[in-house]
Amino acid sequence: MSWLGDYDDPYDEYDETSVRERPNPKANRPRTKQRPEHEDAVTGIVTGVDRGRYRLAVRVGEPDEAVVTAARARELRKQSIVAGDRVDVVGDTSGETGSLARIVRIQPRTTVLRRSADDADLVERVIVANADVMLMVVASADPPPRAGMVNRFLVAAYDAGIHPVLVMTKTDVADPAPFLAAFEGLGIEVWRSSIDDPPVEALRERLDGLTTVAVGHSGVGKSTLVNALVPSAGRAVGHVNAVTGRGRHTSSSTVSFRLGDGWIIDTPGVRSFGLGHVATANVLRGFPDLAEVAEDCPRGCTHLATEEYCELAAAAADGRLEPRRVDSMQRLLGTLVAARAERHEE
Ligand SMILES: Nc1nc2c(ncn2[C@@H]2O[C@H](COP(=O)(O)OP(=O)(O)OP(=O)(O)O)[C@@H](O)[C@H]2O)c(=O)[nH]1
Ligand SMILES: [Zn+2]
Repeated sequence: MSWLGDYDDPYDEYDETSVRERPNPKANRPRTKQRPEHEDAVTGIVTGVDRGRYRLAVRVGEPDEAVVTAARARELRKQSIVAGDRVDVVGDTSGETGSLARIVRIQPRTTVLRRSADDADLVERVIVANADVMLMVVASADPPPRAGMVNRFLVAAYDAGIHPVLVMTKTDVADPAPFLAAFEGLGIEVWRSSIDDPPVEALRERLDGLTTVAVGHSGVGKSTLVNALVPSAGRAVGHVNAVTGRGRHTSSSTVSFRLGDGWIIDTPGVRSFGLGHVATANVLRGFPDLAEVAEDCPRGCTHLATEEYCELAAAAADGRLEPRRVDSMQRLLGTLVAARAERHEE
């Protein structure tokens, strides 16, 4: 039996015969409604995507755990399937060389990390599904840290409902404290890492059982860190090319690795992280104390320092909120407002 045929064909042998016995009178009615559930399906976790083929881990934690290659069923062709997705898969899930399974369902996602290519881009792409933690990897120097970048990661994380964790690398090169001052009020979880002493054991423990997505600008030491956490990952460590200024062997795809009882999903070094799709309220959701106070703001308040009256600013002034917390929030929201302004100029 060959599994290498057209796996987008919904009428292959995995369809129950009842579908064919009663042909659909309305040709344009979605077939999925009439098709019986694939009761023999197993759950797979998408660990990588490559030109229409998906790499899945199936029967995770069981003795017959396997890595399988799969295509998606035709009815799923308009949906994106990304690293971290839980999917139902049928067919040959042995994982043997040359075998091809078929994804028939995408399970509901707990979180969705989206990214528009830039702020003007209305087309948002899902890059990772079901992440619990966003590991923002930022170099203390070389390349110099940029607050705007971290604010963007934070906005994307809060928007997605993913817990952000900041790792400052290269602390052997520079002290990250001055940079971190801008975020102090937000109470963000910060880790420090140096070339000789990355906090490998502590981070493994912290992230155990969770799905973590690692993000960071190219060259910050993200691959170095992922390799330290997952020695078998073999992520290429970049050497900056003197001519192009780009890393030669830098990672170019999104791949998940097992990390204890959880997963770490490494994304390619990003230069931009468009926020064209994000709403202010989604960011505030990450800060319940601030969100509650902001409920009394005038309608449409941006909560920026430029507002004539903002309840957050008032609360900072009369001691209900910590001034540096409101300050940091204004900076965070400033990033978003600037991103949206760019988008509307287009
Ligand atoms: N001094 C110092 N150098 C580091 C540290 N971490 C990583 N590096 C170096 O920084 C360079 C870039 O590291 P990578 O791990 O390739 O960076 P990356 O973020 O994965 O970059 P891309 O692969 O382009 O995404 C390498 O030469 C590393 O050896 C650190 O904590 N201290
Ligand atoms: Zn306000």
